[in-house]
Amino acid sequence: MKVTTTPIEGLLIIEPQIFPDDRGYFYESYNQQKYIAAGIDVNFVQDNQSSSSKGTLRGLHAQAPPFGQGKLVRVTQGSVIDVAIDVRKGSPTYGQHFKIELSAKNNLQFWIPEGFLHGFYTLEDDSVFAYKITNFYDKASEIGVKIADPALNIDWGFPTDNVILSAKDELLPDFKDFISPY
Ligand SMILES: Cc1cn([C@H]2C[C@H](O)[C@@H](COP(=O)(O)OP(=O)(O)O[C@H]3O[C@H](C)C(=O)[C@H](O)[C@H]3O)O2)c(=O)[nH]c1=O
Repeated sequence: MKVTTTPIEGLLIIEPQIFPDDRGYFYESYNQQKYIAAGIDVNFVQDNQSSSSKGTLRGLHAQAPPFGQGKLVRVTQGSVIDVAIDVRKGSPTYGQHFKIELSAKNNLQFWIPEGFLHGFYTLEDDSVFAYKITNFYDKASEIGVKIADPALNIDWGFPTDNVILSAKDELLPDFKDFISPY
């Protein structure tokens, strides 16, 4: 497997080793020993999965400490543009983001440590998003920011005025009003 750093410290891109054969393919989607060696030395306690139609925006979300979550995310069907925003107080890249296309075709995984807001936009119908997290869901600890906030300078590559958003995400604050707990 190949692990690549990003311009934002802590964010990692993992490209698993694929074993194709005349039946199809095989790859290890997680291996504790290999991921610890790659610097992802965490204890995953929960796996999540969501499916979304094309043009859906989920996020930008996080959980406040002590329920902060590291996330190892991937797409098992379809494709998404995935975004992580650094909200670690004192970080030289505070407020900056990194975006990456994750798809069932590229098999890429994206490691997002605690201290980041996370969200994604789906490029195809029935895009399935599967991820491992390092802390249990705690509804009371949920925090977030309006994913299409222009102040985040995220070039989504599409107009953000006609996307599918949950009622909860519609009500998220702008980034200027966000106070990071990290
Ligand atoms: C996250 C979560 C949700 N739920 C329940 C709560 C709601 O009844 C329902 C949908 O939850 P929500 O609308 O928060 O789902 P997403 O908008 O996909 O939220 C996720 O979206 C972004 C991309 C993230 O990074 C987070 O993992 C997470 O916040 O599932 C659970 O039961 N357990 C959970 O861990």
